Amino acid sequence: MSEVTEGATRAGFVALIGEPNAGKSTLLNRMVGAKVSIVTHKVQTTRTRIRGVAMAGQSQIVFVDTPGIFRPRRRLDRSMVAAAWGGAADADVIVMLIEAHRGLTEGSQAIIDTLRERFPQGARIALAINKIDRVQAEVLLALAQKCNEAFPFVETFMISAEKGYGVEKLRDWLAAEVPAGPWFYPEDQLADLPMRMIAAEMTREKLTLRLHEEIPYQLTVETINWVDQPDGSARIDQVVYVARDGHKGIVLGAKGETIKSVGTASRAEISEFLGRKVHLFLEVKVRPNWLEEPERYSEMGLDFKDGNPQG
Ligand SMILES: Nc1nc2c(ncn2[C@@H]2O[C@H](COP(=O)(O)OP(=O)(O)OP(=O)(O)O)[C@@H](O)[C@H]2O)c(=O)[nH]1
Repeated sequence: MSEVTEGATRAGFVALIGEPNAGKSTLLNRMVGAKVSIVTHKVQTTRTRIRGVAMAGQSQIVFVDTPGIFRPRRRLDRSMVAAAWGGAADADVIVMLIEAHRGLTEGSQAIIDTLRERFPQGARIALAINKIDRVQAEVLLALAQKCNEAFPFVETFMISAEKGYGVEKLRDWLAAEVPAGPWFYPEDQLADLPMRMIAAEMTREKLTLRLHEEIPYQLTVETINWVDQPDGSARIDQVVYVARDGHKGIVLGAKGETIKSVGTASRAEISEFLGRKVHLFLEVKVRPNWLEEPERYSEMGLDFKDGNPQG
């Protein structure tokens, strides 16, 4: 299947999709484990699109957010759906969850219809029938067959995210399925990753508040350095990336006042979150084509072409 020699690393993005309540968060938490889970209340209410990172052998599996894929009934819902599908379109592997006891519902069928539209060549999409603890085995087999008639899933897993049944098998499959390549996050940063991202998200939030959407979608913040000091404080260096030269001036503000007040507000919030003193250093850099760069995946936010999904 691959030309990779033993011991080579793999890394890729995985999107968990499914109706609300299908068990996506439960599954994510089980695969990622508390240590590198970044599912916090704070982050969930923002645009952060990375939900967590799981290590399995030599593979790094980065879970991207799909905040509830469902049929847009109201106009307001459309941006949420777009965001969800954006995550899915950029993923290397998609896992669709359905609930064993509910079967192939109208909602799941609608997701399958969209999958067929968006991924006509049947990309790497697997099916995970979740909550198998709630049904009899015969029901499961019939359901698996029905789903596979509806869509050519590359693989079908029977799992219970809550009890842990089948989860390891799914994770190992994902680990083998993500492309060969270097990890997106160095292993020694993995434990810190949630905090690095939360801190970056806090700064991005302050920027958004102060800039009043003057620079929509094209701004990311990355924590590039985090050093715990002997006195218990933390030194945090962040870079604010903007897409155009003209944006740099806006972010800096007259005499650097905007970035200064952003830094002050963000430092206070990070410090409160951590419960210790923080020294925050912000730098603004122009990176014209970051939206198109593959390396953008390693950034916070994971925006897709002005927020529109591709695929
Ligand atoms: N019996 C059973 N319940 C489960 C299982 N997995 C998840 N649940 C329950 O299903 C409910 C929904 O799970 P979530 O993980 O929040 O579902 P979700 O897909 O993330 O939901 P949204 O965030 O609304 O999209 C919770 O009450 C879970 O405890 C399972 O394997 N078996």
